[in-house]
Amino acid sequence: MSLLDVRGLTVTYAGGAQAVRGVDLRLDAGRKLGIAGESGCGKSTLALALLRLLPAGTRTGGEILLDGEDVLAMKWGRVRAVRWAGASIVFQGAMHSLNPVRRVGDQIAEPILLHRRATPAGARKRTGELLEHVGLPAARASAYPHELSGGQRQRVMIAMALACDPRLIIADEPTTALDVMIQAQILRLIERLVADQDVGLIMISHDLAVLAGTCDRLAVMYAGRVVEEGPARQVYEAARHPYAEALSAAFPRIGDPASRFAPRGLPGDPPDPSALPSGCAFHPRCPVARDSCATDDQPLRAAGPQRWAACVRVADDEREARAAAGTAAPHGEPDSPEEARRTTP
Ligand SMILES: Nc1ncnc2c1ncn2[C@@H]1O[C@H](COP(=O)(O)OP(=O)(O)OP(=O)(O)O)[C@@H](O)[C@H]1O
Repeated sequence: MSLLDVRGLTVTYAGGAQAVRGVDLRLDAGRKLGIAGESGCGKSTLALALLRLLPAGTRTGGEILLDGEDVLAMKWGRVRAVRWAGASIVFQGAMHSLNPVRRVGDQIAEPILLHRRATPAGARKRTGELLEHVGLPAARASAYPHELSGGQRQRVMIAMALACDPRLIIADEPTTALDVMIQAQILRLIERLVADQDVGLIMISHDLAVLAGTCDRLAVMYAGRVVEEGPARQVYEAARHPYAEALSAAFPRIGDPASRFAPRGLPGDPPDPSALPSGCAFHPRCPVARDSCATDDQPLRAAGPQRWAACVRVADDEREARAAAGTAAPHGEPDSPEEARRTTP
């Protein structure tokens, strides 16, 4: 059983914005899944849905199985028990997430006490250990957030996320507000913690290069859907969906100095989720769109080993491969993530 198994997740905000539209994702313990996409593609909405943190009036559908238990079907008492202990979130911009008038040690101890994991004295001891674990002296527990640098505050947020030994950590743009050197340190810290503690990591970012350097797998979202998913390096270096390709070209390529000077932008913006275009939601911006893309949406299809993409070009390749090799799915791969789920124990 996977640590996290998201099946057909939909999220519609009270005003009608369809922020997440049928997302399937899987994650095993000790693995790192990156979720990429421009601002407004639904990444944060997906993260909030995983812990039922969406505003009242938001409608959700599908299943979010955390260790086999559907988060969307849980009673509130169970949801509260799962937050911090089953899964926790590290948000972007620690200054806004930490309480400015409370010492950081007290804030780290809070979930430990809330979940009755230790006595107040035990929670203080654990807080010191957690701070050291994330590379800060235990004595910093008595500091207020404004007395710490941005990188130190983000370390505090990570310590807090680890406080109740969660099985899953969701990091939403954890390094966006930090300078490049500190960003690299925090990313290495997160990687080490995931490896040491065998937790699953979902890291959300608009920066495909950061995700490719940190995660095992990468899912690219556009207009509330996953349009490509696969091994992180492959998606970053040889994307099959035109949107994933454009997103990848918008960032300097790791180890390729030439591309540092020639990142390419993608004109336009993601669509308003209350008024989505017909057919493939990317077609108005797609450089290779055809007439049929304005009317026909494409499901995720096998685009290589453990790889899926939702584009008519992949459908063409699939048709050709089927014609050449009989009726079996190309690459010997399951046709879709749902099929993979059915065939993988
Ligand atoms: N509370 C809300 N009510 C209505 N619409 C919302 C709400 N929160 C987000 N949205 C809309 O849902 C869509 C997805 O937003 P979301 O924040 O999930 O995207 P994102 O990819 O995480 O972007 P960012 O990186 O800017 O956070 C956007 O169009 C946004 O305007």
